[in-house]
Amino acid sequence: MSVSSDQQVLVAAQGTAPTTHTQLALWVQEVAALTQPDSVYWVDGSREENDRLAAELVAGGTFTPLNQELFPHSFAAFSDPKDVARVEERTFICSKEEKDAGFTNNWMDPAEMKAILTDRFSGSMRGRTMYVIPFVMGPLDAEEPQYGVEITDSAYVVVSMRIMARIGTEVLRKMEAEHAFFVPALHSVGAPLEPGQADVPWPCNDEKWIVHFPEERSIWSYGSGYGGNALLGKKCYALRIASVIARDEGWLAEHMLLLKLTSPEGKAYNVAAAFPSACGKTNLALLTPTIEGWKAETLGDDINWMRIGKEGELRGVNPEYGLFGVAPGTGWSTNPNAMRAIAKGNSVFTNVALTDDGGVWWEGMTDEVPAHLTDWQGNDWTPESGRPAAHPNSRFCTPISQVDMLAPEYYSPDGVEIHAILFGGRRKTTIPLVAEARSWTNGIFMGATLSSETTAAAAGAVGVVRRDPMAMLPFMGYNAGDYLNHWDSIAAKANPERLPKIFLVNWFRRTPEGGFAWPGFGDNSRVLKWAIERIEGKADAVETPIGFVPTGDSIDLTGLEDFTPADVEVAVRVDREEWKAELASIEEWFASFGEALPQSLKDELAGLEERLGA
Ligand SMILES: Nc1nc2c(ncn2[C@@H]2O[C@H](COP(=O)(O)OP(=O)(O)OP(=O)(O)O)[C@@H](O)[C@H]2O)c(=O)[nH]1
Ligand SMILES: O=C([O-])CC(=O)C(=O)O
Ligand SMILES: [Mn+2]
Repeated sequence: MSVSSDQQVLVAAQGTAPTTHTQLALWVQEVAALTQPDSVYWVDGSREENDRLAAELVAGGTFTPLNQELFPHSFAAFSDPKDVARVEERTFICSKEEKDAGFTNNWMDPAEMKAILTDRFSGSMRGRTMYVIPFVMGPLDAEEPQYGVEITDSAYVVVSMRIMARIGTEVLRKMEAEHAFFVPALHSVGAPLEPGQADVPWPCNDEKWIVHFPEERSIWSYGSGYGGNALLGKKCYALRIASVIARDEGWLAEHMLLLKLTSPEGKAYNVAAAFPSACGKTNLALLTPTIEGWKAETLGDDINWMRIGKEGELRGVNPEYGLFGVAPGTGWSTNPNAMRAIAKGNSVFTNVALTDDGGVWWEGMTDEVPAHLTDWQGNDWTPESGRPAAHPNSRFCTPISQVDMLAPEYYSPDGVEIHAILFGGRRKTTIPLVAEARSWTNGIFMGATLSSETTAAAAGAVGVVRRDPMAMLPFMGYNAGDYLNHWDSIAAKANPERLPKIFLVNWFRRTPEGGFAWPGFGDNSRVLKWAIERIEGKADAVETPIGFVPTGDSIDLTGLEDFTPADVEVAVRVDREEWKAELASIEEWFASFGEALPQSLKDELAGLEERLGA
């Protein structure tokens, strides 16, 4: 885009553009003209600025300061009860052609959508400050830093973005020096204030739009202030838009944690794992192994950008800077590493409960349940209340640097080589604790047919089984058939010797008695040990129609009381009748792709059918 010097002077005269990045200056000016904020503020990312915004949020009632001794520099926020999770039915991929969004995404013609959004954003920031947040996903010293700029009218978003991404002046200066492309990410809570009108603690709009323009690589988000709807670097950019960039450039943007494991012999393995929202990524990423001699280090807990390296190896980088973790179930017994990171402070908690001494609490944080709390909606709460004190999708937002077990390679712009990929979901039945894929392509089949019961991380019914390919169903920025073809094409670019081994896992299987078939959490290290020993060619396995599962005694149960090899066999059982029902559901799922389904996956399905004798 070229710009006349007159325009530049105009931009500078209005004081809205302390930047030499022409496109950015023009975009900011254009958005300010559309949304009509009271003022425009460029976020520098400093601690001082953060403290000032936090103080304003306290004064406005959005933030409740926590007891500094328990949670230094930390705050609790409580959202509008109608704005508590991602809204998938309001999320759109507005590619030029409908077929490029595919059957798994909502679509609207981009021009039509722009007209609607232009109307909604018109005057939407009246009475508010418009914040301009330069950010980069991944290290700033990456070969090609992936820049973005979020414009938002929410100070809560600014404070949260500072935790979740690298933001501020340093990013802006580098972006300017490189005349770099950035993803414009526009956000408004959609609650303009008339002169004299008092604000509410959590402004939002009942009408929500989470919209992506993949060809333009831009994002427009309206009406919600919560999580992935509003912190646009996360799901909107690092998954939906990045998946499109990745398709075009030959890499992968995936919904995966990244974990480094070191064996007692000192050999390091990096494991990437794709689980749907609220299905255990953050917990596995912060794992405390319960087996002697194994060390775990965190690389990432939600998003993994993978490229083929110089030697044909698959390498992964976590583009994020913080954790946005599900609070309930995160506790001193299940996830002490997360608890220690949180206890260092500098965190924002949303929709958790407050303790009487100014701390936070949620279901599962401690074994002992407090006698009295203030619940997430501000009501008195006691254990007899008969309702959860924290919202099921309440979250902690904490800098990843506070994780004691953070791997040094987290900071490496080249990332790490991936040695194993896990695909996992939340299934009460059918899916074994772990199964090793027969081959890379069979592993892609496991990913493509991944299924899970829905959770509170998205608005809508909870507990419904749905197919969630590679845990990306709500995050693919393009046609799902093209997405599977893209996965199918990766092997051709890689050194076949260096391709990771793929495993299907399920921590959530139930026994016929109804309890969890596997203790989970830190004990998942036992499953990871088996997977690594399979890579090393050491552990035993039984071949089943769906892949190789552990023999009862090939999983290390040392120190695990009351759990026997017979229990392992229950957890890994592949039941033919259950799998015949599963097969029917997979066939139905694959049929929805029509001709777009890669031949390799059709062949995999036929192979499974044959092995099941179906
Ligand atoms: N039974 C059992 N529950 C688990 C296990 N791992 C995690 N959970 C529970 O699953 C819920 C979600 O776990 P997280 O680790 O936060 O899930 P996530 O995949 O990071 O979720 P998002 O951040 O929404 O993407 C929490 O309530 C956990 O306590 C496990 O191994 N076994
Ligand atoms: O995006 C969010 O709001 C939270 C999250 O990590 C998910 O839902 O997977
Ligand atoms: Mn998580």
